[in-house]
Amino acid sequence: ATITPTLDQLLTSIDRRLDLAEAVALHKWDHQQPVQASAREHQVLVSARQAAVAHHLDPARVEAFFADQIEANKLLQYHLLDTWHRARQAPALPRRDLANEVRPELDLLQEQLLSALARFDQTPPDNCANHLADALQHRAEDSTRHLALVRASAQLCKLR
Ligand SMILES: C=C(O[C@@H]1C=C(C(=O)O)C=C[C@H]1O)C(=O)O
Repeated sequence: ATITPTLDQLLTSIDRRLDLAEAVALHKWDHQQPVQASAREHQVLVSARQAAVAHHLDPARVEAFFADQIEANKLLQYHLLDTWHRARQAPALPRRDLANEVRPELDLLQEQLLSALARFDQTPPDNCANHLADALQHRAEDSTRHLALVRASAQLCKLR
């Protein structure tokens, strides 16, 4: 399949956001917090919508895109927590505080994601769904990450 640089850059940013799901899940494991944090999700979506205009993007497009990023992130968190419950322990990784470290890092990725989404939307590939499926297969390190990437990119090819 041909390489689509704008799609690849967008998937790199999507991957970076998904990479943070493990630190989030570890914090929630340690502090017995639920995966679902609805107030925070609302903040993420409001912030993304507000930033849409500066990127010449439709706020509804941006909200739908970030809702998919959130769903994919939760999917990974639920999967990790299930794995750790089965093992009766979480991995001995350095812990990062959710509110003070990980969420600010998630917030920083917003700009990168919006820039990449704007570039992608300017020149969407023909046969977008086919290109996307090939790119996802190429990129995913394992079946879990593949599933999360599929969820995160669910509406990418749904261009107006
Ligand atoms: C990442 C988190 O977990 C969930 C996913 C969110 C996200 O992807 O932005 C936001 C809130 C939570 O429902 C979090 O709590 O910060």
